[in-house]
Amino acid sequence: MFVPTLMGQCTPEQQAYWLPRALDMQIIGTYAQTELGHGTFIRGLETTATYDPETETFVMNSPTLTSYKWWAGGLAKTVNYCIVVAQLYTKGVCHGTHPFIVQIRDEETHMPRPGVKVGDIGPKLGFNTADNGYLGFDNYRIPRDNMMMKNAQVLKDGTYVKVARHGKATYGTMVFVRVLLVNEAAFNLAKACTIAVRYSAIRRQCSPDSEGSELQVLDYSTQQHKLFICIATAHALQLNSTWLWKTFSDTLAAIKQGNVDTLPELHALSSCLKALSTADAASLIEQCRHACGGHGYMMSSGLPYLYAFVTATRTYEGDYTILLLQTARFLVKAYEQVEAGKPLTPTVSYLSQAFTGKKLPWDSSPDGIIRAFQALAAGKLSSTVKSLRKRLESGLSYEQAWELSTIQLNGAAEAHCRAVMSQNYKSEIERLTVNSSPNVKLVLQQLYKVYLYYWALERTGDLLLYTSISESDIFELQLRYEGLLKEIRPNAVGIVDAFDLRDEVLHSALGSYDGNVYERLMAEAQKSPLNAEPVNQTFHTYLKPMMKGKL
Ligand SMILES: CC/C=C\C/C=C\C/C=C\C/C=C\CCCCC(=O)SCCNC(=O)CCNC(=O)[C@H](O)C(C)(C)COP(=O)(O)OP(=O)(O)OC[C@H]1O[C@@H](n2cnc3c(N)ncnc32)[C@H](O)[C@@H]1OP(=O)(O)O
Ligand SMILES: Cc1cc2nc3c(=O)[nH]c(=O)nc-3n(C[C@H](O)[C@H](O)[C@H](O)COP(=O)(O)OP(=O)(O)OC[C@H]3O[C@@H](n4cnc5c(N)ncnc54)[C@H](O)[C@@H]3O)c2cc1C
Repeated sequence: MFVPTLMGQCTPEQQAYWLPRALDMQIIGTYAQTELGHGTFIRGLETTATYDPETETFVMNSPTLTSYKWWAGGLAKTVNYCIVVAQLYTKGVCHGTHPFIVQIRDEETHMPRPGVKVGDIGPKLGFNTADNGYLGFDNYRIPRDNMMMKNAQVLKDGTYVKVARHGKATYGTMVFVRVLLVNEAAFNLAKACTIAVRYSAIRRQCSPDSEGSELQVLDYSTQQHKLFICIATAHALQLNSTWLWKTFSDTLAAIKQGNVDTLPELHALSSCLKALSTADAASLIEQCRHACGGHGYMMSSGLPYLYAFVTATRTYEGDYTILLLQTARFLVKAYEQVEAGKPLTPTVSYLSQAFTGKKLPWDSSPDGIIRAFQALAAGKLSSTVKSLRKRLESGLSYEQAWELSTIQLNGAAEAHCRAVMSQNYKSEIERLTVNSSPNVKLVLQQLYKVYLYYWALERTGDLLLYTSISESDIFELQLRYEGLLKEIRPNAVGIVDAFDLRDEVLHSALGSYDGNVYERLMAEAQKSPLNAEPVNQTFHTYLKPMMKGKL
C-alpha cells in the first residue's frame, strides 16, 4: 500500500525523492487510513493535519481516542514512515481527507519520534506475523512538502488548490489494491482445492457394498459437489482478475490523458469483484477444510491458516456489504439511463434488453444460463428501484429510502457481479483455448459448466421469479450437473496439479505432491512440544494432587 500510494498520489518531484528510498528499503512504510472509530466512512476520519504558514509545516493531531489510527500493517514495530490519511485544515477551512507522508521513527535508533504514540493492536484471528499497529499524534509537525500533492496542493501561504479532475482521485490506491485482491483470492483458493482434492484421492473411507474395498472419498458425489465448484471458481476468479487488470490499466491510461469517464465503471466493477471474489474464496476454502474431515482442522493441513488469511480480505480494503452498495449506486444510475433511452457502458449493456416486463424463456445452454443470470440481475434491480420509488412516494428522503432498500440493492449488485463473472469466465476460456487440444478444451468447458449449473441451482428461487424455468427444467439441470461431476472426476487430480503449486507454497501435510499424507501428519505431530518429554510437569503440579485429593 505504501509504494503504490507514493506512485499514485505524489507529484513527479515527490516521487523522485521518495520512491528510490522506499524501493531500496532505506525507509519502510505503511498506509494508515482506518481509525479506531472509523473504517468504512472515510469522510468521518478524525486525525487532523492543520497547516501553519509561519513554519510551513502541517501540525498532526489525534484529538480523540477514536481518532487513533488502527490496523495499518507493519505499523507497530516495523515501519519508520507512514502514509497518514487526515482531515486537511488550512486558513481555518477543512478540505476533507488527504494523504501525508509522516516519519514516525528515527531512521537510526528506530525510536518513536517525540509527539508520536505507536504500538501493536494485539492478537488477531489470523495475520499474527504482521504487526498491525495503532498510531496517535500530539502536535507533531511535518514539512509542507510531505503532503502528497498530485491531486491537491497547499501553497506556502496556505492557499488550497485542487488539481485532480475526479473528486475521488485520492481513493486510487484502494481501487488498485481491490483489483489485486481478486487475483489473491484466486491464488489462495487454488491452494486450498489442490490440498483438498489431492487428499481426497488418498483418503479412503467406507465401503458402499460390504464386500468391496473402501472408496477414495473423491469418488463420492457429495465430495465432488463440495470440491469441483472450488476448482471452477479458482479458474473463474483467475480469468476475471486478468480481465479486471486490463480494465484497470485501460482506465489508468485514459486518466493519464485527462479522461476520467470510465472511472465510475471501474470503481463499480472493482468493488463488486473484490467483494464477491474474497467472499467466495473464503467460504470455499472453509468448504475445502470441511472436505478434509478432522485432518482439515489440523494446522499442519495448511487450511486453517489459509482461511484465516483469506477471510480478512472480505473486510479490508472495503467491507463486502459496503462495496456491493457502491456497485448498486452505479446500477441504479444505469437503470435510469435505460429509462431515459441513453447509451450504457459495456458491462451493464445487457440491461437495455432486460426490462421487457416478460420472463426470459429458459434455455439451459451455457449462453442461455448466462442470459438468465443477466435477467435475474436486471429483474432484481428493477424490483429494487420499484421499492426505492415507493418509499420515496411515501414521503421518505432519498437517503432514508435508499437505506431501507439496501438489502435488495446488495442482492441486485451480487446478481450483477455473478452475471459479469460468468460471462467473462466463459468468454475468456473460449478466447484462450482457440488453439488448444480438444481434450484441454473439453475439460475447461466442463469446469465452466460446473460453475454455471452450480449457481443456477443455487438460485432456483430467483430463476423461477425472473425466467420461465419450470420444475422439470430444474430437475433436468440437477441431473446434468450430477453427470458432469462424474465426467470431471477422472481428471480432478490432474486439474489441480495443473495449478503447478510447489509443496513449499502449499505448506500442507495433506496436499503434498507425493501423497504421503499419513507419514507427514505423524512427522508434524512429532514436532509438538508436548512430545518432548514422557511426563509433562503439569502432571506433578495439577493432575496428581487432584487425583490424590490434595487440591
Ligand atoms: C498491496 C497489497 C496487494 C495485494 C494484497 C495481497 C496480499 C494480501 C497480503 C497482505 C495484506 C495486504 C494488505 C492489506 C491492506 C489493507 C489495507 C486497507 O484496508 S486500507 C483501508 C481501506 N479502506 C476502505 O476501503 C474503506 C472503504 N470505504 C470507502 O471506500 C468509501 O468510504 C466509500 C464507502 C466508497 C464511500 O466513500 P465516501 O463517503 O467518501 O463517498 P461518498 O458517499 O461521498 O461519494 C460516493 C461517490 O464517490 C464515488 N466513489 C467512491 N469511491 C470511489 C473510488 N474509489 N473511485 C471512484 N469513485 C468512487 C461513488 O461511486 C459515489 O459516486 P456517485 O454515485 O455519487 O456518482
Ligand atoms: C487484517 C486487516 C488488515 C488491515 N490493514 C489495514 C491497513 O493496512 N491500513 C488501513 O488503513 N486499514 C487496514 N485495515 C482496516 C480495514 O480497511 C477496515 O477494517 C475495513 O475498511 C472495514 O472498516 P471497519 O473495520 O471500520 O468496519 P465498519 O465500517 O465499522 O463496519 C462494521 C459493519 O458495519 C457495516 N456497515 C458500515 N457502514 C455501513 C453502511 N453505511 N451501510 C450498511 N452497513 C454498514 C459493515 O458492512 C460491517 O458489517 C485492515 C483490516 C484488517 C482486518
